[in-house]
Amino acid sequence: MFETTTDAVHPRFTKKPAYPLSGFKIALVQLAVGPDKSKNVAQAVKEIHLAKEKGAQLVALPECFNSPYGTQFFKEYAEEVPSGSTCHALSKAAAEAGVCVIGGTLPERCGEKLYNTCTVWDNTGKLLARHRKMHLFDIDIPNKITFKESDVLSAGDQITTFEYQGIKIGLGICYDLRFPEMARLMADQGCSLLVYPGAFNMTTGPQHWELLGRARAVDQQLWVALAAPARDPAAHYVSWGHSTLIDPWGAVRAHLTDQPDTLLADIDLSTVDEVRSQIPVRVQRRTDIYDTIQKS
Ligand SMILES: NC(=O)CCC(=O)C(=O)O
Repeated sequence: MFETTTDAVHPRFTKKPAYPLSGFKIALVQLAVGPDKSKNVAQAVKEIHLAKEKGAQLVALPECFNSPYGTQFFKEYAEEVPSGSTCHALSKAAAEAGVCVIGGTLPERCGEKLYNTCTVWDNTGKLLARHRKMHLFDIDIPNKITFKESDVLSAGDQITTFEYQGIKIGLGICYDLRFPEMARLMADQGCSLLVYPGAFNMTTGPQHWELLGRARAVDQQLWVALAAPARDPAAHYVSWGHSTLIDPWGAVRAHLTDQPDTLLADIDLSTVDEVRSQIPVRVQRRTDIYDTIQKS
């Protein structure tokens, strides 16, 4: 991977690290989600504390962690952000545990509209970011799965990145993972990690979940974390599970199966600069011929 050199110290290793933290421990909580909202939230709070006890500095929950995933459930489970009870519990858990929480997603009510929304809380319980799913999950695979989030949800219209302890992190929600332009724009904003709470299903999950995560990691040369709910074969929508952490080489560093569990792993931020300097595609783009631009 490195060119051989006779120098005692390769010039690359003399560079100052680009981040205040050279690394940190992430936890991806693969929750078992059921119809009892308060039980779902209480379980999430418990797992946030456990993850912190095991050394996590950043804890991510899955898509739709307080409600079953399905268009028939969103209205009933929806809450305002940040005044709703789920946000209150996440903020309190983040502050009490002293850890940054990427709060999966919850159905958000805003006036007449509903969104699929991710909230992020810093280690004092302050709301750091809110991402509304930009690409709604509308697909139709005959005899396999038909789903139409747009029947009840509105799409967000903002690319969302935030900074925590000097580390720039980008957010996407599940189906957002299929859109490389969005990941590219987040990488352009300086992200070294993209976190996608998601709930792929038993048709697309085995084929595309890891593949898309690895594709985004290799394309943008950054870390990608995918946090899913555990599988419940009796649920109306069956989650594929398999929460996964992928490094900037596109290698799967850790993954879960379909059972309730927490993935704990170290993220080494120096790998981002290392891969980007070794395979410098970011500066080799033919922007005289093509480009990816953010319109609003
Ligand atoms: N909740 C989702 O957006 C599911 C996305 C999915 O399963 C896919 O294949 O894409």
